[in-house]
Parts: sequence; C-alpha cells; structure tokens
Amino acid sequence: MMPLPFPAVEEPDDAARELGRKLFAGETQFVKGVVAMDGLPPADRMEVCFAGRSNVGKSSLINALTGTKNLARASNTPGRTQEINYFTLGEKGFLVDLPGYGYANAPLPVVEKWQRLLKQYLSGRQTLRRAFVLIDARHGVKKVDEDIMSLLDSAAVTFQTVLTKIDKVRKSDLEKSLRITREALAKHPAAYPELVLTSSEKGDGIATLRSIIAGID
Ligand SMILES: Nc1nc2c(ncn2[C@@H]2O[C@H](COP(=O)(O)OP(=O)(O)OP(=O)(O)O)[C@@H](O)[C@H]2O)c(=O)[nH]1
Ligand SMILES: [Mg+2]
Repeated sequence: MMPLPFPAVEEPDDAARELGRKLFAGETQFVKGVVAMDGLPPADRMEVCFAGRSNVGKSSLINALTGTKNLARASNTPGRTQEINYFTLGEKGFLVDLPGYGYANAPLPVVEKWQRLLKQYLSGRQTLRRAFVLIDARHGVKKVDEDIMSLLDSAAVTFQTVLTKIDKVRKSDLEKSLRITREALAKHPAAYPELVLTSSEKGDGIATLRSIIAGID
C-alpha cells in the first residue's frame, strides 16, 4: 500500500521530548503587540507563528505550549486577537500569535486592516522559520485556509498543519476532516509532510509540538 500522505507526526523520543520541555520551561514573556510592519521587533532570532481562522484556538495553543493560562488572551468571540503578538521563546526565538482570518466579530475596516498586515507578515518576515496553520479538527481545511496556504507557497514559507480541539470531535468526523485536509495539503508545495493533532484543553499533542519547535533552527 502507498504510505498515507501527511501522516500524524510520530511521538518524540525521550531526548526530543526533553529538549521541548526544557525550551518551554524557560520564562515566556509578552514582548509587544504589533499593528504595522515597521513595528515588528528586530529580526535578530528565529520565530514561528500560529495562523488560522478566527476562533480556531491559536492563542489557546500558545497558552498550552507555555503552560500559562492568560499569556495570550483567548476568548469565545472570533476576532479576539487583533494585533501580531510577540512572545519570547527562552533565548531561542519568538512565538508569534496572529490575528485570525475569515469571519471576525469586529468592524469591517478594522478586519481589513489586520488582514492586510497578516498577509504582509506571512510573506515578508525574514526570520519566520515555520508557520503553524491551525485547522479545526471538526471541519478540516476550508477555502480561506487554502488561500493562506497558497500565500505561504508563494512566499516559500514552510507551514505545518495543526489540527485543534480534537477533544471536541467524534472519531468518524476526525477521519473525514483528515481526509479533506490531506487532499488539500497535497496541492501545496510549502506544506510540511506531517500533521500534529492537538487539544489545548486536554493537552494532547502539546509535548510533541514543543519538541517540533525545539528542533527548528
Ligand atoms: N474544547 C476545546 N476548546 C478550545 C481548544 N482550543 C481553544 N478552545 C476554545 O476555542 C475558543 C477560541 O480560542 P482562541 O484561542 O481564543 O482562538 P484564536 O484562534 O486565538 O481566536 P482569534 O484570536 O479570535 O482569531 C475559546 O473559547 C477556547 O477556549 C481545545 O483544544 N479544546
Ligand atoms: Mg487569538
């Protein structure tokens, strides 16, 4: 049989897990909220970012990774994060929480402004080593996700897909989302060939994601 395209990433071995644990055990601090490209912090270290539709769980994932409750502000209202929020990742780099795309509960001109910034950031940040594109495990990849993926293809930014909220999905629905997602990813050359399945609520996939980030130079 052909190997499954875009399999779920394997569990890290003990050494890789320990590297991830150590990296995220260091203090993480909020650096700044950025509203325009000229406000980005100096590009003097690597960074990874978290992109995805509004409400998919970007900010919650950053909190789960860093073992904090409110470092990144999460909420049930789509459009909660409206700036590009920078957090330190120990001495290594930055974690970047992005505003969502798609529907947002905010005035249209405001949404358009932050969407422009989001696109400029994703295609123009020299030190961005990997974009994690978050996909709700209940739905799989949608058209707006594909648009962002195409932008990342054009910018040659490697992106890795992270399914979120797996605690909320039935097994049959998860299978369906995975199928939709894998079919979509096959069209995108910048897609990293492994997926990560997560629940910020229950902790699934969090140690794995930490070790993945620790392994990015
Ligand atoms: N059950 C469950 N709920 C989650 C999970 N991750 C996030 N949520 C919930 O989903 C909602 C949105 O989470 P956020 O982290 O604010 O989402 P976001 O992608 O940052 O949203 P925006 O900033 O608006 O783009 C919140 O009510 C979270 O509690 C998860 O793994 N499981
Ligand atoms: Mg957010």
